[in-house]
Amino acid sequence: MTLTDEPTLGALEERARQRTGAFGEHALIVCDSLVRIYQSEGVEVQALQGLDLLVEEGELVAIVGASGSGKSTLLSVLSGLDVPTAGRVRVGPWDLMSMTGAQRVAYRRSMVGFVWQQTARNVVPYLSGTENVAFPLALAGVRRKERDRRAAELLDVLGVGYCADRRPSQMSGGEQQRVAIAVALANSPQVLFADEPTGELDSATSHDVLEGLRTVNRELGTTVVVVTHDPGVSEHVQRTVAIRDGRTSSEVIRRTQTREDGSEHVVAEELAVLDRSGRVQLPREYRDALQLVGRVRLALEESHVSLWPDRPAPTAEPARRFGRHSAPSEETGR
Ligand SMILES: Nc1ncnc2c1ncn2[C@@H]1O[C@H](COP(=O)(O)OP(=O)(O)OP(=O)(O)O)[C@@H](O)[C@H]1O
Repeated sequence: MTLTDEPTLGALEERARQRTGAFGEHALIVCDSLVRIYQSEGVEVQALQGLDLLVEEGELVAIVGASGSGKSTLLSVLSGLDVPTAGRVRVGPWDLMSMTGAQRVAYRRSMVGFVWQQTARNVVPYLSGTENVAFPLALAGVRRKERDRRAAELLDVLGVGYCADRRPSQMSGGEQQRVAIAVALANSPQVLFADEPTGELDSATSHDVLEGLRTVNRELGTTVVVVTHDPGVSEHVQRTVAIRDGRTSSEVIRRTQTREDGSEHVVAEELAVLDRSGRVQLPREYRDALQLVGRVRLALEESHVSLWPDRPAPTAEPARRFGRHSAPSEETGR
């Protein structure tokens, strides 16, 4: 390459700007390097540490992670209740960083629906199933006949049509949560957020609620993001995103594959997430097994990248070694 082929600084800057603009351009939900810092009694807690997440329209995504990993913080941001400290967050046409108070109310009424862990927060105790679903429609000015039609339709989709005339106290926890999903969908939001919707339920009832979310996604086309501790969730969704230390760390993708004899089977594959800065979180068991602490060696091979402890390197000479640029063990970012 001659000197004249070198891109100018201006050209490099322009390229970087274009790349930023393109991130998640076609996604319905875009979280770009989200940071949320809480100040509590003079102590700083970084709940989100540069989190990247894209959700396409029509997806059903579960977000899992240990307690304190940042799941609820992320959901508060996406539901318009909280504003991140830095980064970019967009849901459909709504830029959640710069919305006014009035826009925030409109966003929460028209674009998104919510199901919370506590059933009492989702349904009104003295209203029947039908009345609960019809309530947000009445607030939106929908006429009685249409309200009842829509309530009956949604309760049927969720498999709880028989709860139409029952009050929440006459329903099981799982039935209440499925009615709650119907309530959240009354105003036809594009996205449904569910925060630990099975947190107070046993495993059999949890199954019904997660299947309810799946039915809504498949039959109504609603994009669903569910935050959960429930280990059984990945069986019900196509994509499970794990959050660790305020960042997306790995994803399990489930695909249906067809065998040679034409029969179908589901294959689940776990992938590490490489974020926009080139960071990958190494699972603790990998770090422990090879005692990866502090610095590691990286090498670019023909088809993959090798990583090993900052001790004498393996005998085979890799194609291109980065040992001189040792990276921190938590993140292989460069
Ligand atoms: N209002 C707040 N003030 C100070 N720190 C907070 C606040 N909210 C959350 N945090 C801290 O931010 C981090 C992430 O919390 P968050 O509630 O998002 O985690 P989580 O993954 O939802 O946990 P859990 O599964 O237990 O609900 C934690 O360390 C938590 O203590």
